[in-house]
Amino acid sequence: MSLHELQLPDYREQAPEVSARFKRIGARPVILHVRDLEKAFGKDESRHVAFEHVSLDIHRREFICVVGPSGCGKSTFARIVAGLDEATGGELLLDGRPVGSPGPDRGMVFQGYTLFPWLTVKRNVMFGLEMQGESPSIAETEARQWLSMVGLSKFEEAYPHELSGGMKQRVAIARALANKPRILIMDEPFAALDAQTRCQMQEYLIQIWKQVDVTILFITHDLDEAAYLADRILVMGANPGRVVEFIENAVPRPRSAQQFISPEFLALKKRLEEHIHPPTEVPEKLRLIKLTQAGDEVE
Ligand SMILES: Nc1ncnc2c1ncn2[C@@H]1O[C@H](COP(=O)(O)OP(=O)(O)OP(=O)(O)O)[C@@H](O)[C@H]1O
Repeated sequence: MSLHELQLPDYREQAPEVSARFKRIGARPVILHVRDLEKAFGKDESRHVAFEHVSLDIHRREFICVVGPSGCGKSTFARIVAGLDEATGGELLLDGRPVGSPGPDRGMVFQGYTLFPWLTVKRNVMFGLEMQGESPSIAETEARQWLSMVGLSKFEEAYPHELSGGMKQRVAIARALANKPRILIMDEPFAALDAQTRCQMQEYLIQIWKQVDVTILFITHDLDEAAYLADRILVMGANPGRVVEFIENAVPRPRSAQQFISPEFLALKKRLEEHIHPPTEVPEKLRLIKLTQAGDEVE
């Protein structure tokens, strides 16, 4: 039986502790304010709208996942928040101020490993702190604290090529957080990892997020990942890119892999599937297309 056929509760139904949590989140200050944001590439006939009319508010210490079909503008949106690209319309405020070029108030972790290969793990984490003018001794102490938080104290003096993919991403997270950003932007950070490492990384990220006052904007293709991690899930549609729904995740915290078969989880997953992979109409019986004239009768 497919998810679409299962009888499940309404994905918006929330247990009292879940709605109480959303009330608390909603009462926190807005960190990222997005109004009618638009991004178009090219000009005149070659103008192509990546997304338009994107409006949302993200509250302090919220964990937001963004999902949507390929080409709906998820990465472009992340790049604009990071300051790597500019919107062509609308308003984008971080802590009430217009977002400019990349700064320490925004941490970034991407799918591709972006560590400096010639620096040790510790020096990679110290790098941003030293760039901000921190003394080497303070930068070193702080880098050690962050590496301890991501469980990599033993690898301080290792070089990136000596680490597994998951370890590299943990260093990237430590490096991004060391700058004490207001928002951590993660664009498919675990997409290149094998399934088991990916699950471990999701668990690590939740543990880190519990201990750090940071808001997370996390782009993913993986609906299970979004349902496991997010407070709210921003669902985008394509052609042109736009917001189709901003869903409050009713799966209670703390979360565990056992919840992957809970009614709340499946109801949310079904809703996400309906948006992203709507059931296609397939004729009941397809005519067999013969690719050979051999004449052998097949079912
Ligand atoms: N530098 C660019 N120049 C022109 N068009 C671009 C550029 N970057 C992105 N686009 C277009 O903008 C749209 C959104 O792209 P984007 O990569 O943000 O989508 P996405 O949702 O992240 O896709 P995917 O899930 O495949 O990574 C696409 O149509 C893409 O072709």
